[in-house]
Amino acid sequence: MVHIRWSKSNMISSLSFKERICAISKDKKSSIILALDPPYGTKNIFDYVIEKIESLSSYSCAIKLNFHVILPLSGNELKKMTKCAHDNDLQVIADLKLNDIFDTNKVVIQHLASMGFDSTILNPFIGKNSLVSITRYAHSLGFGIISLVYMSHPEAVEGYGALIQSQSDHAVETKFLPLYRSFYGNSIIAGVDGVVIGGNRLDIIKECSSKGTPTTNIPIYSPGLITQGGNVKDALASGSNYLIIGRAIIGSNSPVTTIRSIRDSISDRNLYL
Ligand SMILES: O=C(O)c1cc(=O)[nH]c(=O)n1[C@@H]1O[C@H](COP(=O)(O)O)[C@@H](O)[C@H]1O
Repeated sequence: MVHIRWSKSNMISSLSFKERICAISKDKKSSIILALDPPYGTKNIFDYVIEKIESLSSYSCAIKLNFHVILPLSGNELKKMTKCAHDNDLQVIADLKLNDIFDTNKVVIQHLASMGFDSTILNPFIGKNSLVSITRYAHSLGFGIISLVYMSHPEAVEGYGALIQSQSDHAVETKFLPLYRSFYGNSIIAGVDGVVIGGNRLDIIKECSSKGTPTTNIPIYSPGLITQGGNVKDALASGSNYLIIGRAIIGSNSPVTTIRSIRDSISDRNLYL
């Protein structure tokens, strides 16, 4: 089978990040995003990541690089790494959970884009107008924004599940809504490229995936699978579109066998269109 090449050099520049990752995912028949998180103390992180990209790229549509990689490596090494990912038909997501004022977020995105990253995860805690502005700015560079709507760890309920007073409620009676619902609503308004919802939060995935209409529907990116207890098939059945998986694959005895068997076990599922 001939794969479409998605390297930056021949990428159709008019495609957004959302369209690029969707096209790659359909082409490779995989919605797996590899979280390449080498444990602290890993020798030669650059070679480690390059080896994982080259051996696992056929079964994944993107890689996600976290502080595990971004902190210890130089800009030049990161540039070579994103080039290697693009040469292997992978999009590259920076997992910085960005959460700052517009001007600071803008500089971070400029640096990430110049190093070849395709998108970043960002915290919608910055507020609706800031989310709208930073998404518009990122899109002007062909860069994607993935908004963190509900995390996968057990204490996420304390923040993302906390009740806040409804901003738009003019009724006499005070109404409250959970923070994640406001985050999701603001993410739709901003037109982000995706939202992160823990793959072990099936009720929240179902709620958000059913809210979208064909024009507003935002792909759901789900971490928290296998190692953190989430079930891949249940997450997909509930409405997740992309599966962020790290340790269950890269920490296994045979990462290639593991990723292939996960990919094959879900190959009958519809990918996000
Ligand atoms: O934003 C994320 O990617 C993220 C959000 C979240 O709610 N939970 C979560 O685990 N993550 C990240 O997703 C990856 C999950 O890795 P594994 O638990 O090894 O599959 C890690 O890089 C986490 O930092």
